[in-house]
Amino acid sequence: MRVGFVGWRGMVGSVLMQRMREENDFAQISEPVFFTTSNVGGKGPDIGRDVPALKDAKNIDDLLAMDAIVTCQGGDYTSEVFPKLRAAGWKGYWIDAASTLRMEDDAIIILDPVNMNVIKDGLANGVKNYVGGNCTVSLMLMALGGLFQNDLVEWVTSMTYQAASGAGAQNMRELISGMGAIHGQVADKLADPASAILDIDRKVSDFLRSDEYPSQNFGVPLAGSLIPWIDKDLGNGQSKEEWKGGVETNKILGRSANPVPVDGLCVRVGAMRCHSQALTIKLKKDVPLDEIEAMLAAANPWAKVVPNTREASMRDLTPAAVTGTLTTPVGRLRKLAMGGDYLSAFTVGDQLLWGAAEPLRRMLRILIER
Ligand SMILES: NC(=O)C1=CN([C@@H]2O[C@H](COP(=O)(O)OP(=O)(O)OC[C@H]3O[C@@H](n4cnc5c(N)ncnc54)[C@H](OP(=O)(O)O)[C@@H]3O)[C@@H](O)[C@H]2O)C=CC1
Ligand SMILES: N[C@@H](CC(=O)OP(=O)(O)O)C(=O)O
Repeated sequence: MRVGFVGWRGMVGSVLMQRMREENDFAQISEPVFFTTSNVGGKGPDIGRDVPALKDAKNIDDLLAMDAIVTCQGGDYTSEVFPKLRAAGWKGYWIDAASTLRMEDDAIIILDPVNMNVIKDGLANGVKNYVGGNCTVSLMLMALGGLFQNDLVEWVTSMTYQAASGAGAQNMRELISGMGAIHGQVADKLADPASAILDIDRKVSDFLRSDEYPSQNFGVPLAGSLIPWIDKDLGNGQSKEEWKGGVETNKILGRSANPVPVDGLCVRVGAMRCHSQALTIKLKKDVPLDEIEAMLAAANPWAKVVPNTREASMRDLTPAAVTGTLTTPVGRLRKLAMGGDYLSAFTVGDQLLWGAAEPLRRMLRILIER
């Protein structure tokens, strides 16, 4: 199989390459071909064997020769190149991290531990476009898969705590720069145990509101603060990230005709690459908590149930604990005061792994092993 890779050196692409090396995926690909938008003729990534020089990611003739193309290059690239490629008669498989094609009728949103049936139906019906889901949606479904599998969900509301990485590499750098700059403002006072905390706080607050705070990418401070809006303003009070929660969840589950309402507020916080979500779930019936825990744990190998204790939650249910891993722990499970059919949950997941690169890697593997 001749597989073209576009966007492999970006942040999502690098995580994809790392995971493919870890899982020895390249051994299954007879002809991997690497593309670039900036360095034609340059050297491809280290995949443990020689690869041809980098080809031009905008050259339709070169792309036409691929059986499958995996792209992490972003939505602008997809919008520019994909229609031209299809117009030129290309019949290969397009596997994409960008949101551009997600809601198209001829595209499937891939999250195989949750919707392998939808993917298999798509392959059987000749669907050629497979797109990774929004990170927040994919991570929620990895954690709550057991409830959806058992058709227990009447509605879900999610309050998110999304990491800087979702906005891109520059935003991650800006978060750390902000942290460092804040510290720099008060380092001398911190070193003095006798200094007054309200003086420290005042200096930090003044700095957060000043033009010196580094906020070119986010527009406002993230370190020492938060941002209660992610992605575009849809003009109806909802952000695009919040809209995706509903439409993508139902598309992934193959139930857009009979949707489960999913809605909430999406908030950016100062985590590096793990999105967290506090969920309120209205169940269709009052199911005992131990049965719910068993369903969640059985849904897939990555949904680890964390006991609802202070110690376990603080140890296992944080971005610091989860970052860089494939587990999507789910905890803080309890019935709420509203009644036995109201469940709370909290989940954390690495948005560059299950939220971006991993579903693409696994889709390629599904294609290769067909
Ligand atoms: N960030 C995220 O959380 C998620 C992103 N996505 C999708 O993936 C797309 C790519 O995102 P992301 O990986 O964050 O984007 P990046 O900006 O990290 O990479 C995109 C491209 O930028 C080019 N580039 C320019 N300068 C550099 C540099 N210094 N280092 C690396 N690459 C560079 C590379 O193209 P070239 O080699 O051709 O020059 C690269 O493929 C997004 O647009 C989005 O559609 C999807 C889910 C989550
Ligand atoms: N919007 C997400 C990241 C992302 O890339 O989402 P999407 O793949 O839906 O554009 C975030 O900011 O956390």
